[in-house]
Amino acid sequence: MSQQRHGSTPGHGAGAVPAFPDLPEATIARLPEYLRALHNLGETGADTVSSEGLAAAAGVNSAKLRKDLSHLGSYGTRGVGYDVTLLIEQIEYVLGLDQRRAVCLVGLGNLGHALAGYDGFASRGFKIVALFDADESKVGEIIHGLPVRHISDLGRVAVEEKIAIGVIATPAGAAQAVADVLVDAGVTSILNFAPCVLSVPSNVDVRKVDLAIELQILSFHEHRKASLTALPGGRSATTAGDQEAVGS
Ligand SMILES: NC(=O)c1ccc[n+]([C@@H]2O[C@H](COP(=O)([O-])OP(=O)(O)OC[C@H]3O[C@@H](n4cnc5c(N)ncnc54)[C@H](O)[C@@H]3O)[C@@H](O)[C@H]2O)c1
Repeated sequence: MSQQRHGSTPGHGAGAVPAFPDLPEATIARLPEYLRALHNLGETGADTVSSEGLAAAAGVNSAKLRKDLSHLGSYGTRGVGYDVTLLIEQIEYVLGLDQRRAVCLVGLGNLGHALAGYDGFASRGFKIVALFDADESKVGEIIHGLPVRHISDLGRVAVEEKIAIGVIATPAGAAQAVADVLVDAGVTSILNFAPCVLSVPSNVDVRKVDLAIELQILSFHEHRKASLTALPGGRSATTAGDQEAVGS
């Protein structure tokens, strides 16, 4: 996943909460991994976890994890580690997950249908509250309990439902127009699945998901491993090293 970065992290401007940490983008990207690992550990009944244990569960190295968590003011206790519940609370606070965010989905084709039915959003603090499409034949269709509405209703519904995040799953050719509608409706965070770059005002954050790009990056690593194996002495990369290189 990549980010089109505009403007500053919320909370950094004048009048911001002074305690809000200034986090590097790479750290922000790893926090959800730590959170997922912590939830899994919590489900096993663990009260504390060492930095090495959490790093292994999250698939990063422990020095990087300690540095990331130090940005949150979380250093763990020597010989004990990190308190699992406390660290979950800290990360959820920083990611703003202590409030449930309303999400709308635009484009109810193959991908949109799959996303609309994905239970994982709700369990991670996001509720899909509205579905939109431009195709009249889809309007009124019920998908996982929600009606598909016409895109022309987005402005009104965005205000009524307090939509915070818009997900675009339309063809690339329609994505900019959809982004404009979302922005006009006051939505300031967009997750874009369409393979194109969006032009948005500086106060709008855009994250782009493109599985083809991820596959191309993996292809690079396959290529690199093959060329290393072909070297005299047959050097090859480690599995852990590859995971980090791809994920960072
Ligand atoms: N990011 C990824 O990894 C990934 C993976 C698969 C597909 N995609 C992309 O996701 C998008 C959707 O793919 P799909 O296979 O679901 O396509 P699809 O053609 O099945 O569905 C697209 C939907 O968007 C709707 N639409 C078109 N213009 C619109 C507009 N202006 N406003 C609202 N709705 C509009 C169409 O009516 C249709 O229902 C494409 O851009 C595709 O390239 C991305």
